[in-house]
Amino acid sequence: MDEIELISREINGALEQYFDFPRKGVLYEDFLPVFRSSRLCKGMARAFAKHIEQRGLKVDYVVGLEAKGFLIGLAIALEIGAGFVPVRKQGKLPGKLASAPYKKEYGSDIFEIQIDCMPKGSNVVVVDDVLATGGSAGAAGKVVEACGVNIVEFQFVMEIVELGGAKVLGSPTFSLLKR
Ligand SMILES: O=P(O)(O)OC[C@H]1O[C@H](OP(=O)(O)OP(=O)(O)O)[C@H](O)[C@@H]1O
Ligand SMILES: Nc1ncnc2[nH]cnc12
Repeated sequence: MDEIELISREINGALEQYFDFPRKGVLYEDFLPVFRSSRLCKGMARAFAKHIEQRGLKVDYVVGLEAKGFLIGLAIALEIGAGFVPVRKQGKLPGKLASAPYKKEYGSDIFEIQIDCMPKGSNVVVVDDVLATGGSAGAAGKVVEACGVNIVEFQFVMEIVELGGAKVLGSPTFSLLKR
């Protein structure tokens, strides 16, 4: 078993499931136990770095989605020596912004980014904990592209395959785990 598969299995074992949270009918995957383990966090960042190396991706910036995507994205950015850029929920960022509304598995919101935060033509990966319907990542993709940069890949710790998110995204996707 390779390093990526090994850490994926360990992360899978650490996630905790909650039925009917935050809405009836949702099986919620709680990632917080992963963040409580420095070994799992380091292993997770190394697994993404290894994947990036294996695919030969050149990455100038890691874009992380609020909130858990900040934690995962910054860990990856530190591991690969790239910068980190946040996509935030509406009303948190100052300056000139790009915005996009979205619906996710259990709610809706608006994502924003500081539009001049990366040099045009930069290569970025967009990172989050979960890909479910793809609503969140799709909106993040729109605001990131409004910055004039290239999304080389969307990257997730877990993909909930039956919700079809990978089909709505316009760039390749990679997930450490599939449910
Ligand atoms: O593919 P989708 O259906 O759009 O769902 C995926 C999104 O749902 C969660 O967002 P949430 O706002 O709950 O995350 P947070 O707790 O990290 O803020 C998760 O972190 C993803 O961003
Ligand atoms: N089922 C789920 N568990 C955790 N995060 C999610 N984001 C969207 N759907 C989710």
